[in-house]
Amino acid sequence: MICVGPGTGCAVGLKLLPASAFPIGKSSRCTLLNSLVSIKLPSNVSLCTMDAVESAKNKAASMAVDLHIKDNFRIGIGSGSTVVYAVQRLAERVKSEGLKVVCVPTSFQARQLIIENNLPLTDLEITPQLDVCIDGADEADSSLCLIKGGGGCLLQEKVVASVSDQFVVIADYRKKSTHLGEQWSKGVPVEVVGMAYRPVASAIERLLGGKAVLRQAKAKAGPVVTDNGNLLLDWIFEGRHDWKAVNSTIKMIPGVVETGLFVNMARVAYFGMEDGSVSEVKMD
Ligand SMILES: O=C[C@H](O)[C@H](O)[C@H](O)COP(=O)(O)O
Repeated sequence: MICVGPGTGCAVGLKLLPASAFPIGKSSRCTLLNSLVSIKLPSNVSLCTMDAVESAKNKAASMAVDLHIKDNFRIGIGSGSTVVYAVQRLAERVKSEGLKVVCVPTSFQARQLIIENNLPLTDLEITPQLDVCIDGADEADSSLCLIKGGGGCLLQEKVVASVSDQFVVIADYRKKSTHLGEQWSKGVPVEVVGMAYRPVASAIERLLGGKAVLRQAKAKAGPVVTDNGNLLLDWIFEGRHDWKAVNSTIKMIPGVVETGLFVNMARVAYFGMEDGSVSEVKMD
């Protein structure tokens, strides 16, 4: 997959089309692709492949696991596509170094990842306090205030992060912002009980402006249902906000279970960058 974009790499100039859109042979398609990618781009436009994004995720995740996981650690395992690389690296270290660890999942997906990688699975009933939690983010601002829940997993993620001595964020360069909303345009996820979604949406819009939209499923008719049996609103906001205050305001609305705003929780983040480096951001 190829995308062309201004700096951070969202598709703006090329529309992605299936191979069937080009009724020519595979080698001719490759020639066409090569001629497309050899077009000289203006200096403010970069060409990236999804491989670059995946490599950035992998580097950030591996560095976090190498720097923050020690023998006998109790580990919270976050959710999403970046965490996959962290779990793979953790499994490698467990095998090669004989580390003894236990893992608490933050979602159905995380639980499966732990099991598939033969890591010891536990839960907060057995292990209520953790040494570290490693998780992805949809966007992080310069003070490591996060938007999470783009994949619908915010509630268990916040609980697990809250009982961890260290909360370590891993992400690729597209998630690193100065202010929330710079790169992430899908809003702040809010988990709500089903019967309350309309009054909660109205209250958010009245109190904070913007638009709160019920998240619809892609491969199922109707809304996304979370791992906890709830629904999700995405609050599309405008402008800058005091995120601590916004989080409190939304949480006070009856029917809200949790928000995807993680304020003052992460102390360190690793961002895999476009140039292959990893940027470490630490809060004092
Ligand atoms: O609901 C999903 C979680 O909050 C993820 O951690 C977040 O969406 C980041 O996921 P990814 O690593 O796939 O960008």
